[in-house]
Amino acid sequence: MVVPSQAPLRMKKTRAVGIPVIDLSLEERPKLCQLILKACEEFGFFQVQNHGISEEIISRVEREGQDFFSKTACEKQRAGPPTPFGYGCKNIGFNGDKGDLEYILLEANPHSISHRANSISQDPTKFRCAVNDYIEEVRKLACEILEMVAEALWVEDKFIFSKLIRDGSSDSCFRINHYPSLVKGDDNDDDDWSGRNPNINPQLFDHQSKSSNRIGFGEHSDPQILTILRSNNVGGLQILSADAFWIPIPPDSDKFCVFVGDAFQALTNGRLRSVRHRAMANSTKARMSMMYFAAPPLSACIAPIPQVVSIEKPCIYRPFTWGEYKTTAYSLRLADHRLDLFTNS
Ligand SMILES: C=C1C[C@]23C[C@@]1(O)CC[C@H]2[C@@]12CC[C@H](O)[C@@](C)(C(=O)O1)[C@H]2[C@@H]3C(=O)O
Ligand SMILES: O=C(O)CCC(=O)C(=O)O
Ligand SMILES: [Fe+2]
Repeated sequence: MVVPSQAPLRMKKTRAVGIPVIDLSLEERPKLCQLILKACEEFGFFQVQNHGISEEIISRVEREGQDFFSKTACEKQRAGPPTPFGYGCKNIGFNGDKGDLEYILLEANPHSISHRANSISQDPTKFRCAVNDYIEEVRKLACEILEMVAEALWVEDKFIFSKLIRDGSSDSCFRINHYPSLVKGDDNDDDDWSGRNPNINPQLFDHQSKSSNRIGFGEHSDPQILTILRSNNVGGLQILSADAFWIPIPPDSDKFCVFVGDAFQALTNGRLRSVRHRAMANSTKARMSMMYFAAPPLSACIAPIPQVVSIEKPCIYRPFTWGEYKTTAYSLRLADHRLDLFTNS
Protein backbone atom coordinates (compact mmCIF):
# COMPACT_ATOMS: atom_id res chain seq x y z
CA MET A 1 0.00 0.00 0.00
CA VAL A 2 1.29 3.48 -0.85
CA VAL A 3 1.12 5.82 2.13
CA PRO A 4 1.21 9.52 1.22
CA SER A 5 4.17 11.23 2.88
CA GLN A 6 2.07 14.28 3.75
CA ALA A 7 -1.56 14.44 4.82
CA PRO A 8 -3.80 16.18 2.30
CA LEU A 9 -4.52 19.82 3.13
CA ARG A 10 -7.86 19.33 4.83
CA MET A 11 -6.39 16.66 7.12
CA LYS A 12 -3.62 18.76 8.59
CA LYS A 13 -3.37 18.11 12.32
CA THR A 14 -2.41 20.29 15.25
CA ARG A 15 0.65 19.55 17.36
CA ALA A 16 2.34 21.26 20.31
CA VAL A 17 5.95 22.13 19.46
CA GLY A 18 8.50 24.38 21.17
CA ILE A 19 8.43 27.58 19.17
CA PRO A 20 11.42 29.87 19.82
CA VAL A 21 10.90 32.66 22.33
CA ILE A 22 13.83 35.06 21.97
CA ASP A 23 14.84 37.41 24.76
CA LEU A 24 15.90 40.66 23.12
CA SER A 25 17.65 41.83 26.29
CA LEU A 26 20.31 39.16 25.77
CA GLU A 27 23.65 40.96 25.77
CA GLU A 28 25.68 38.67 23.51
CA ARG A 29 24.70 40.19 20.17
CA PRO A 30 26.25 37.52 17.90
CA LYS A 31 24.33 34.83 19.80
CA LEU A 32 21.10 36.83 19.56
CA CYS A 33 21.60 37.28 15.80
CA GLN A 34 22.16 33.53 15.35
CA LEU A 35 19.05 32.64 17.37
CA ILE A 36 16.93 34.94 15.22
CA LEU A 37 18.39 33.60 11.97
CA LYS A 38 17.83 29.99 13.06
CA ALA A 39 14.18 30.70 13.99
CA CYS A 40 13.59 32.41 10.63
CA GLU A 41 15.11 29.44 8.78
CA GLU A 42 13.37 26.70 10.75
CA PHE A 43 9.92 28.16 11.38
CA GLY A 44 9.80 31.58 9.69
CA PHE A 45 8.37 32.59 13.05
CA PHE A 46 9.36 33.40 16.64
CA GLN A 47 8.16 35.34 19.65
CA VAL A 48 10.15 38.09 21.34
CA GLN A 49 10.18 39.10 24.98
CA ASN A 50 11.85 42.10 26.64
CA HIS A 51 11.31 43.99 23.38
CA GLY A 52 11.48 47.42 25.01
CA ILE A 53 8.13 48.74 23.72
CA SER A 54 6.34 50.39 26.60
CA GLU A 55 3.06 49.13 27.99
CA GLU A 56 1.73 52.69 27.67
CA ILE A 57 2.29 52.79 23.89
CA ILE A 58 0.66 49.38 23.48
CA SER A 59 -2.34 49.97 25.71
CA ARG A 60 -3.19 53.32 24.08
CA VAL A 61 -3.59 51.75 20.66
CA GLU A 62 -5.30 48.69 22.12
CA ARG A 63 -7.89 50.96 23.75
CA GLU A 64 -8.50 52.71 20.44
CA GLY A 65 -9.18 49.31 18.87
CA GLN A 66 -11.55 48.30 21.68
CA ASP A 67 -13.42 51.61 21.46
CA PHE A 68 -13.85 51.26 17.72
CA PHE A 69 -15.01 47.63 17.69
CA SER A 70 -17.49 48.25 20.51
CA LYS A 71 -19.40 50.74 18.32
CA THR A 72 -22.61 49.80 16.52
CA ALA A 73 -22.32 48.13 13.09
CA CYS A 74 -23.70 51.28 11.52
CA GLU A 75 -21.07 53.52 13.15
CA LYS A 76 -18.28 51.17 12.09
CA GLN A 77 -19.49 51.10 8.48
CA ARG A 78 -18.59 54.80 8.29
CA ALA A 79 -14.96 53.68 8.10
CA GLY A 80 -15.64 51.13 5.34
CA PRO A 81 -15.80 49.41 2.96
CA PRO A 82 -12.15 48.30 2.80
CA THR A 83 -10.58 49.50 -0.47
CA PRO A 84 -8.43 47.55 0.79
CA PHE A 85 -7.92 50.19 3.51
CA GLY A 86 -10.65 51.01 5.98
CA TYR A 87 -13.10 48.93 8.04
CA GLY A 88 -14.02 45.44 6.87
CA CYS A 89 -16.33 42.81 8.29
CA LYS A 90 -16.02 39.13 7.29
CA ASN A 91 -14.81 39.87 3.73
CA ILE A 92 -11.05 39.61 3.25
CA GLY A 93 -9.50 40.99 0.07
CA PHE A 94 -11.44 41.23 -3.18
CA ASN A 95 -11.69 37.62 -4.32
CA GLY A 96 -14.31 36.03 -2.12
CA ASP A 97 -12.31 35.14 1.02
CA LYS A 98 -14.27 35.29 4.24
CA GLY A 99 -13.49 34.91 7.92
CA ASP A 100 -15.14 35.30 11.30
CA LEU A 101 -13.65 38.68 12.05
CA GLU A 102 -13.86 42.40 11.58
CA TYR A 103 -10.86 44.64 11.08
CA ILE A 104 -9.36 48.01 10.32
CA LEU A 105 -6.61 48.08 7.70
CA LEU A 106 -4.51 51.26 7.43
CA GLU A 107 -1.56 52.50 5.42
CA ALA A 108 1.26 52.91 7.94
CA ASN A 109 2.00 56.54 7.20
CA PRO A 110 1.00 59.55 9.34
CA HIS A 111 -0.71 61.43 6.50
CA SER A 112 -3.01 58.56 5.61
CA ILE A 113 -3.71 57.74 9.28
CA SER A 114 -4.71 61.37 9.95
CA HIS A 115 -7.18 61.20 7.12
CA ARG A 116 -8.67 57.84 8.17
CA ALA A 117 -8.85 58.81 11.85
CA ASN A 118 -11.83 61.09 11.13
CA SER A 119 -14.10 58.22 10.15
CA ILE A 120 -12.79 55.87 12.86
CA SER A 121 -12.83 57.91 16.03
CA GLN A 122 -14.74 60.71 17.74
CA ASP A 123 -11.35 61.94 18.90
CA PRO A 124 -9.27 61.66 15.72
CA THR A 125 -6.20 63.32 17.27
CA LYS A 126 -6.07 60.76 20.07
CA PHE A 127 -6.49 57.90 17.58
CA ARG A 128 -3.86 59.28 15.20
CA CYS A 129 -1.30 59.83 17.98
CA ALA A 130 -1.83 56.39 19.52
CA VAL A 131 -1.50 54.59 16.18
CA ASN A 132 1.45 56.65 14.93
CA ASP A 133 3.38 56.22 18.20
CA TYR A 134 2.79 52.47 18.11
CA ILE A 135 3.79 52.13 14.44
CA GLU A 136 6.96 54.12 15.07
CA GLU A 137 7.97 51.67 17.84
CA VAL A 138 7.15 48.45 15.99
CA ARG A 139 8.90 49.76 12.89
CA LYS A 140 12.05 50.26 15.00
CA LEU A 141 11.67 46.74 16.37
CA ALA A 142 11.29 45.35 12.83
CA CYS A 143 14.41 47.28 11.72
CA GLU A 144 16.44 45.87 14.63
CA ILE A 145 15.39 42.32 13.77
CA LEU A 146 16.20 42.82 10.08
CA GLU A 147 19.62 44.20 11.02
CA MET A 148 20.32 41.19 13.23
CA VAL A 149 19.41 38.82 10.39
CA ALA A 150 21.79 40.73 8.07
CA GLU A 151 24.56 40.44 10.68
CA ALA A 152 23.96 36.72 11.11
CA LEU A 153 24.21 36.29 7.33
CA TRP A 154 27.57 38.17 7.37
CA VAL A 155 26.26 40.89 5.08
CA GLU A 156 28.62 43.90 5.08
CA ASP A 157 25.80 46.45 4.92
CA LYS A 158 23.75 45.51 7.97
CA PHE A 159 21.02 47.95 6.85
CA ILE A 160 20.47 46.08 3.59
CA PHE A 161 16.96 44.93 4.62
CA SER A 162 16.01 47.55 7.21
CA LYS A 163 16.57 50.47 4.82
CA LEU A 164 13.74 49.09 2.65
CA ILE A 165 11.20 49.60 5.41
CA ARG A 166 12.75 52.74 6.92
CA ASP A 167 12.36 54.52 3.57
CA GLY A 168 9.77 57.32 3.78
CA SER A 169 7.87 55.86 0.84
CA SER A 170 7.71 52.34 2.28
CA ASP A 171 4.39 50.60 1.60
CA SER A 172 3.97 49.17 5.12
CA CYS A 173 0.51 48.76 6.58
CA PHE A 174 -1.15 48.30 9.93
CA ARG A 175 -4.12 46.15 10.78
CA ILE A 176 -6.27 45.58 13.86
CA ASN A 177 -8.28 42.34 13.77
CA HIS A 178 -11.16 41.64 16.10
CA TYR A 179 -12.49 38.09 16.47
CA PRO A 180 -15.77 38.12 18.39
CA SER A 181 -16.30 35.68 21.24
CA LEU A 182 -18.11 32.41 20.45
CA VAL A 183 -20.99 33.56 22.57
CA LYS A 184 -23.15 36.32 21.19
CA GLY A 185 -23.51 39.31 23.45
CA ASP A 186 -20.49 38.37 25.55
CA ASP A 187 -17.89 40.15 23.56
CA ASN A 188 -15.79 41.02 26.53
CA ASP A 189 -12.06 41.59 26.31
CA ASP A 190 -11.47 40.95 30.00
CA ASP A 191 -8.80 38.25 30.26
CA ASP A 192 -10.43 36.69 33.33
CA TRP A 193 -13.88 36.52 31.88
CA SER A 194 -14.02 32.93 30.62
CA GLY A 195 -16.73 30.83 32.23
CA ARG A 196 -17.59 33.42 34.86
CA ASN A 197 -20.74 34.79 33.32
CA PRO A 198 -23.56 33.48 35.53
CA ASN A 199 -26.01 33.51 32.61
CA ILE A 200 -24.07 31.01 30.56
CA ASN A 201 -23.74 27.32 31.20
CA PRO A 202 -19.96 26.62 31.21
CA GLN A 203 -20.54 23.16 29.74
CA LEU A 204 -22.08 24.73 26.69
CA PHE A 205 -18.96 26.83 26.35
CA ASP A 206 -16.69 23.82 26.64
CA HIS A 207 -18.65 21.89 24.11
CA GLN A 208 -18.72 24.75 21.63
CA SER A 209 -15.07 25.63 21.91
CA LYS A 210 -13.96 22.03 21.46
CA SER A 211 -16.25 21.04 18.63
CA SER A 212 -16.26 24.26 16.70
CA ASN A 213 -13.68 25.02 14.08
CA ARG A 214 -14.40 28.62 13.29
CA ILE A 215 -11.79 30.10 10.99
CA GLY A 216 -11.15 33.73 11.86
CA PHE A 217 -8.48 34.44 9.26
CA GLY A 218 -7.71 31.55 6.92
CA GLU A 219 -4.38 29.93 6.02
CA HIS A 220 -1.96 32.22 4.20
CA SER A 221 1.51 33.71 4.18
CA ASP A 222 2.05 37.46 4.52
CA PRO A 223 3.32 38.99 1.26
CA GLN A 224 5.56 41.63 2.95
CA ILE A 225 9.08 41.40 4.42
CA LEU A 226 8.29 41.02 8.12
CA THR A 227 5.15 41.08 10.26
CA ILE A 228 5.11 42.10 13.92
CA LEU A 229 1.96 40.90 15.73
CA ARG A 230 0.71 41.58 19.22
CA SER A 231 -2.53 40.12 20.59
CA ASN A 232 -4.48 40.17 23.82
CA ASN A 233 -4.30 37.04 25.97
CA VAL A 234 -6.78 35.11 23.83
CA GLY A 235 -5.53 32.20 21.72
CA GLY A 236 -6.28 31.40 18.10
CA LEU A 237 -3.07 31.95 16.17
CA GLN A 238 -1.56 28.83 14.57
CA ILE A 239 1.46 28.42 12.33
CA LEU A 240 2.06 25.64 9.82
CA SER A 241 5.24 23.64 10.46
CA ALA A 242 7.54 22.47 7.64
CA ASP A 243 6.03 18.99 8.05
CA ALA A 244 2.48 20.34 7.69
CA PHE A 245 1.25 20.38 11.30
CA TRP A 246 -0.71 23.28 12.72
CA ILE A 247 1.10 24.57 15.79
CA PRO A 248 -0.99 26.64 18.23
CA ILE A 249 0.88 29.70 19.49
CA PRO A 250 0.22 30.39 23.17
CA PRO A 251 -1.14 33.92 23.44
CA ASP A 252 0.92 36.33 25.51
CA SER A 253 0.17 40.04 25.48
CA ASP A 254 3.70 40.80 26.75
CA LYS A 255 5.36 39.23 23.71
CA PHE A 256 5.40 40.09 20.04
CA CYS A 257 5.14 37.46 17.31
CA VAL A 258 7.45 37.89 14.33
CA PHE A 259 6.63 36.36 10.92
CA VAL A 260 8.88 36.08 7.88
CA GLY A 261 6.93 37.24 4.81
CA ASP A 262 7.16 36.24 1.14
CA ALA A 263 9.39 39.20 0.20
CA PHE A 264 11.95 38.19 2.86
CA GLN A 265 11.96 34.62 1.55
CA ALA A 266 12.68 35.98 -1.94
CA LEU A 267 15.38 38.41 -0.71
CA THR A 268 17.16 35.48 0.98
CA ASN A 269 16.74 33.07 -1.96
CA GLY A 270 14.52 30.76 0.07
CA ARG A 271 16.91 30.51 3.02
CA LEU A 272 14.29 32.10 5.30
CA ARG A 273 10.82 30.55 5.30
CA SER A 274 7.73 32.66 4.76
CA VAL A 275 5.49 31.04 7.35
CA ARG A 276 1.91 29.99 6.61
CA HIS A 277 -0.44 30.79 9.45
CA ARG A 278 -4.09 31.27 10.35
CA ALA A 279 -6.23 32.52 13.22
CA MET A 280 -9.03 30.41 14.67
CA ALA A 281 -11.99 32.15 16.29
CA ASN A 282 -12.96 29.46 18.77
CA SER A 283 -12.67 31.27 22.03
CA THR A 284 -15.31 32.24 24.53
CA LYS A 285 -13.40 35.51 24.78
CA ALA A 286 -12.93 38.07 22.06
CA ARG A 287 -9.48 38.13 20.46
CA MET A 288 -7.87 41.34 19.27
CA SER A 289 -4.60 41.35 17.35
CA MET A 290 -2.57 44.20 15.87
CA MET A 291 -0.20 43.63 12.97
CA TYR A 292 2.44 45.84 11.45
CA PHE A 293 3.33 44.56 7.98
CA ALA A 294 6.77 45.91 7.07
CA ALA A 295 7.00 46.43 3.30
CA PRO A 296 9.42 48.22 0.95
CA PRO A 297 8.46 51.08 -1.41
CA LEU A 298 6.37 49.96 -4.41
CA SER A 299 9.31 50.56 -6.77
CA ALA A 300 11.83 48.53 -4.70
CA CYS A 301 13.39 45.59 -6.50
CA ILE A 302 13.10 42.27 -4.67
CA ALA A 303 16.12 40.21 -5.74
CA PRO A 304 18.30 37.90 -3.62
CA ILE A 305 21.28 39.38 -1.80
CA PRO A 306 24.57 37.99 -3.23
CA GLN A 307 25.49 36.21 0.03
CA VAL A 308 22.73 33.63 -0.46
CA VAL A 309 23.34 32.82 -4.13
CA SER A 310 25.94 30.33 -5.37
CA ILE A 311 26.40 27.72 -8.10
CA GLU A 312 24.89 25.17 -5.73
CA LYS A 313 22.11 27.58 -4.78
CA PRO A 314 21.07 29.43 -7.96
CA CYS A 315 18.38 32.13 -7.85
CA ILE A 316 15.01 30.50 -7.13
CA TYR A 317 12.93 33.55 -8.03
CA ARG A 318 13.14 36.07 -10.82
CA PRO A 319 13.59 39.68 -9.64
CA PHE A 320 10.36 41.62 -9.22
CA THR A 321 9.25 44.94 -7.80
CA TRP A 322 7.22 45.05 -4.59
CA GLY A 323 4.48 46.83 -6.59
CA GLU A 324 4.32 43.92 -9.04
CA TYR A 325 4.16 41.39 -6.20
CA LYS A 326 1.44 43.29 -4.40
CA THR A 327 -0.69 43.53 -7.53
CA THR A 328 -0.33 39.76 -7.99
CA ALA A 329 -1.23 39.11 -4.33
CA TYR A 330 -4.41 41.17 -4.65
CA SER A 331 -5.42 39.27 -7.81
CA LEU A 332 -5.27 35.95 -5.93
CA ARG A 333 -7.01 34.18 -3.04
CA LEU A 334 -5.76 34.34 0.54
CA ALA A 335 -4.44 30.75 0.59
CA ASP A 336 -2.66 30.89 -2.78
CA HIS A 337 1.09 30.20 -2.91
CA ARG A 338 1.78 33.43 -4.79
CA LEU A 339 5.58 33.28 -4.58
CA ASP A 340 5.49 30.12 -6.73
CA LEU A 341 4.44 32.31 -9.67
CA PHE A 342 7.81 34.07 -9.50
CA THR A 343 10.12 31.05 -9.68
CA ASN A 344 12.75 30.91 -12.43
CA SER A 345 11.48 28.67 -15.26
C1 LIG B 1 -7.20 37.82 -0.05
C2 LIG B 1 -6.34 38.78 0.15
C3 LIG B 1 -6.33 39.64 1.38
C4 LIG B 1 -4.91 40.17 1.38
C5 LIG B 1 -4.73 40.44 -0.10
C6 LIG B 1 -5.17 39.12 -0.70
O1 LIG B 1 -5.54 39.20 -2.06
C7 LIG B 1 -4.03 38.10 -0.50
C8 LIG B 1 -3.13 38.50 0.69
C9 LIG B 1 -3.93 39.07 1.88
C10 LIG B 1 -3.03 39.74 2.91
C11 LIG B 1 -2.52 38.81 4.02
C12 LIG B 1 -1.60 39.62 4.95
C13 LIG B 1 -2.21 40.99 5.34
O2 LIG B 1 -3.25 40.77 6.29
C14 LIG B 1 -2.79 41.71 4.10
C15 LIG B 1 -3.20 43.14 4.44
C16 LIG B 1 -1.80 41.66 2.98
O3 LIG B 1 -0.99 42.50 2.67
O4 LIG B 1 -1.96 40.49 2.28
C17 LIG B 1 -3.88 40.85 3.50
C18 LIG B 1 -4.63 41.40 2.28
C19 LIG B 1 -5.90 42.14 2.72
O5 LIG B 1 -6.57 41.73 3.68
O6 LIG B 1 -6.24 43.14 2.06
O1 LIG C 1 -5.12 38.02 13.76
C1 LIG C 1 -4.21 37.20 13.76
O2 LIG C 1 -3.86 36.62 14.77
C2 LIG C 1 -3.50 36.87 12.47
C3 LIG C 1 -3.99 37.71 11.33
C4 LIG C 1 -3.13 37.63 10.12
O3 LIG C 1 -2.39 36.71 9.93
C5 LIG C 1 -3.17 38.73 9.15
O4 LIG C 1 -3.98 39.68 9.35
O5 LIG C 1 -2.41 38.68 8.18
FE1 LIG D 1 -1.01 37.05 8.30
